[in-house]
Amino acid sequence: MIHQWQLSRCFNIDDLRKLAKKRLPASLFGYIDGGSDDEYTLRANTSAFDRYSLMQKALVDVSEIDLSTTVLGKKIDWPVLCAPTGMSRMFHHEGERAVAREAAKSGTFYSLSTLSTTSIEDVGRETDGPKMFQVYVHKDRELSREFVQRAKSSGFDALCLTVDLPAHGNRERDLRTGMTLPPKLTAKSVLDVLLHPAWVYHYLTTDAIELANVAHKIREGSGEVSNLLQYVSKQFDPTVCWEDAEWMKSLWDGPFVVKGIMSVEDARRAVDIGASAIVISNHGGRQLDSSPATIEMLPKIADAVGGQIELILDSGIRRGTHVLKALALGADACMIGRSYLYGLAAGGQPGVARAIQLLRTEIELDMKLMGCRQLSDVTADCLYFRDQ
Ligand SMILES: Cc1cc2nc3c(=O)[nH]c(=O)nc-3n(C[C@H](O)[C@H](O)[C@H](O)COP(=O)(O)O)c2cc1C
Ligand SMILES: CC(C)CC(=O)C(=O)O
Repeated sequence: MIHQWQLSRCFNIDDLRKLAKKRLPASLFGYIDGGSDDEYTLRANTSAFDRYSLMQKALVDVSEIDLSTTVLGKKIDWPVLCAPTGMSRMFHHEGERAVAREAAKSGTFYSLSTLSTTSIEDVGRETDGPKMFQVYVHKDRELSREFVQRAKSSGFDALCLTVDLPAHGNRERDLRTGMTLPPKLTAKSVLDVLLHPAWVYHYLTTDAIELANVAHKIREGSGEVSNLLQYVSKQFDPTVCWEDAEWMKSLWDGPFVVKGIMSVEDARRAVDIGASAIVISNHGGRQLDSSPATIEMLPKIADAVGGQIELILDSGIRRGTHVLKALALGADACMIGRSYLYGLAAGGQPGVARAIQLLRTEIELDMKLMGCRQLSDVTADCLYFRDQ
């Protein structure tokens, strides 16, 4: 009851972020919220949207607004997908299931991370909505092949290869808080956790939280995990290159997505290997700091490969206007990561529902105010570029 009331007092994603900050131990909030190095790219991702203004067209009948579009062969009800994010059950005990259910309810894609805390099979059973599995290639290639097979058998519609994590970004907030799975016990972290009794209660009374898709390897001892950073450096394969992307695509019959593209050259290579879509992404500013904001790279990439491959943009989206600016610059759809994670941490499934509702309502209202009835009306003419 109190949660519902608090969620109803959240009027935008930033309000959900503030509530999430209260609900979570600092190390977990910092893991969601933080970026790499000086967090320049983290900030730039959102602030770069301010360089574009939206134009309003007067006297258009906007009594009916259609937000639907088709992405990866599926009709979706609004142009925003839920991005893959690791370890969701650490932020709320219902984790991936809660997000997958709400994505399906809102008529969009859910993406499950390799490093999820709910298994591929459980998410497959949980939702009939459109879903994509995201792969990180492990040194153990049989494991990667196994992931693809499991995603196929569990009814996933698309496969997404993330290519911007050849090494773990330097996330100093996590180094300072000692963010680990399971949490590291220090006097500070114990105090932090104790100040969040509701989180502790759920943590202790639900099933063990583990990296569900690789847990069997960890139990066998071949996937040793002491903390995430070490896991990534020991298990992920830094030799992965375009030939491996082709190999990965050859294992999958359906739509194949390359996530983490930030240049025209790489976008062209994704077209060459026959990918269905790219996600223009800098991993939400969590990897290479000083990478440009994704919205800055979109026009060049759209000019070069728009129409040959679907363009999905993520990183920094917190407002409906951000989505509309991306669509006007040539994106086919957007993805959100933190926006729904703040909702999840703030209030579980109802919190995710609130995040989705807020963004979707903003997009619809903004389209009315712009005089756009459908997404195809959102074109470059809707933009005014301010060179600051
Ligand atoms: C807590 C967290 C965990 C993430 N885990 C993954 C992951 O496992 N795989 C992946 O491809 N991207 C991962 N990402 C990146 C997101 O998919 C997405 O690119 C990013 O969140 C977009 O930026 P935004 O959070 O500003 O929307 C993660 C992001 C966050 C915030
Ligand atoms: C364990 C990480 C590699 C998951 C991830 O992609 C992230 O935290 O951004």
